[in-house]
Amino acid sequence: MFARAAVRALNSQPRLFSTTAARNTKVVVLGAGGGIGQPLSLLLKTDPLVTSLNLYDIRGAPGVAADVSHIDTPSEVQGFAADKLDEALDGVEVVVIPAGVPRKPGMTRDDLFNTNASIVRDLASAVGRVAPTAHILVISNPVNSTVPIVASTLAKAGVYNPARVFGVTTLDVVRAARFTAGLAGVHPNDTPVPVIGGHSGTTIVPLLSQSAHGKGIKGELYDKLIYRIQFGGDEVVQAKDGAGSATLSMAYAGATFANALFRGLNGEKGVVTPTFVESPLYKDQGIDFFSSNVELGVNGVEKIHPLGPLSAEEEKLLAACLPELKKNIERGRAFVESS
Ligand SMILES: NC(=O)C1=CN([C@@H]2O[C@H](COP(=O)(O)OP(=O)(O)OC[C@H]3O[C@@H](n4cnc5c(N)ncnc54)[C@H](O)[C@@H]3O)[C@@H](O)[C@H]2O)C=CC1
Ligand SMILES: O=C([O-])CC(=O)C(=O)O
Repeated sequence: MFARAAVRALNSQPRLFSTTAARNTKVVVLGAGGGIGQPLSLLLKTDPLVTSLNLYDIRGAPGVAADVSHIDTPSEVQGFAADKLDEALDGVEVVVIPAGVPRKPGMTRDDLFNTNASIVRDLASAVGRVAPTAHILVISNPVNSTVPIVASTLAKAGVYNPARVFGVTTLDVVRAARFTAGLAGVHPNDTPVPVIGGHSGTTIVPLLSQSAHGKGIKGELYDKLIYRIQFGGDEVVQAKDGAGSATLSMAYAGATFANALFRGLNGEKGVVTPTFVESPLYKDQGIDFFSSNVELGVNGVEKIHPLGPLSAEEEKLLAACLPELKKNIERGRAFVESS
């Protein structure tokens, strides 16, 4: 069904579904009935590295599970109703969280905080209790705050391991490759662009200078491309006109990141992709979470790569990113502290 690319080297564009060997992975999707949850569950059902797929939502998951379970791949699918969260989490190794409300036109991701913070905190608390060693992939927005919420919630429960909590920023990487390829007239596979920082507006920092086809894009074209990558989410929110935000491209991005993690857990070497994790890169400025190229391995985060050389424009983008990111992280932390 999907092109299976060879093992990817550093800085190459991650693809659905690169794999080298079979492995048993038990996965749960929390929020599986939603706009992202449904197509993401479909894609995970077709991932050869997933053997068991649990689908949970406060509404609709058993129906989605019955539907997806008919797909003729080997994995076993089970649906769980609202009161069956602990059962859904039992024995899972990877937890993917797209639960929460999406934006409407005129809203920022930060405007989702009041609703999504408690949803994510409560789900993280259940993961900490039932599946404390699971890897957690956070999709729910605002990612810049929900990842610190998950980390602080697990820390409060005494089970936080920074190597196992990931904010999924892959959609920024997917957009950067797609938009750059369009401008350069080449295949997106040949235009990987590292995207660092966070996942909202100006906290999204694409490093076009590190992309073979991106580095030649200058002037007004450069400014427009950066804006489009940073505000790609708004483009979809406006086009959907009140019906939500990116779901299908996000499901693709979520499944792509999940597959990269499964491959790392499987012992594959050289699986490197940007993700928002606890990071030493800007800790000296009080910024504990940051997205950058991360090598994924048997323990989750294996190595956080240095950023590499930045252009003068990228230094400016980063300077605009850091204070906003710091504020978003602090908001997430403070929420758990006061809970
Ligand atoms: N990280 C990223 O790049 C992206 C993140 N998102 C975010 O993903 C989230 C979900 O978006 P959509 O799927 O479009 O929204 P949606 O409203 O279609 O689906 C959300 C689902 O979460 C469920 N849910 C709510 N509370 C829950 C709980 N306590 N436990 C389990 N399930 C619960 C709902 O019943 C619903 O089925 C939003 O916060 C959105 O902003 C969206 C696109 C990209
Ligand atoms: O824009 C939104 O609200 C959803 C999202 O995170 C994205 O599409 O990147």
